[in-house]
Amino acid sequence: RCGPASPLRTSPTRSLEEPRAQRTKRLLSGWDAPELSSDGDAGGSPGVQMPGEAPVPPLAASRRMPPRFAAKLSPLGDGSKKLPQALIIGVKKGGTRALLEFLRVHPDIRAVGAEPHFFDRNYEDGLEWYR
Ligand SMILES: Nc1ncnc2c1ncn2[C@@H]1O[C@H](COP(=O)(O)OS(=O)(=O)O)[C@@H](OP(=O)(O)O)[C@H]1O
Repeated sequence: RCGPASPLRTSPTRSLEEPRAQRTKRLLSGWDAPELSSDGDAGGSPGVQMPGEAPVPPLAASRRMPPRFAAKLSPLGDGSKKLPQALIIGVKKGGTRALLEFLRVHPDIRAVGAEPHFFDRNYEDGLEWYR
């Protein structure tokens, strides 16, 4: 169920030392939500840049985003074309939504809001669709 995951943007040392609320605030600071056009494509927004890191290219320059993901932009750099770092796979009524919600509480985890259905509905469109 996890969508295009973002790279973790915390240094291991800093993550361990920082209080959770402070770390969340730092991760979210400076994020400007991209403006979306009517077809769900993000355009013209500046990329996200954390201190000491290379700038993330604007979304429009990096890809055309499937509409279902367009409103689920992460403050941690969805402009990158990273594939997910984890997938939740399960049968219907297996409790996968509960697992996703538990994981989503963690400030370093970003996940898509809707089930991407890549493997059963969109597989033919390839990894470019997934990203
Ligand atoms: N920890 C735990 N223990 C027991 N049952 C649990 C647990 N977590 C989730 N649930 C129940 O799992 C049902 C939802 O599963 P899914 O999220 O996989 O549903 S779905 O198929 O994606 O719609 C849903 O069941 P129903 O309420 O009968 O629909 C949840 O109540």
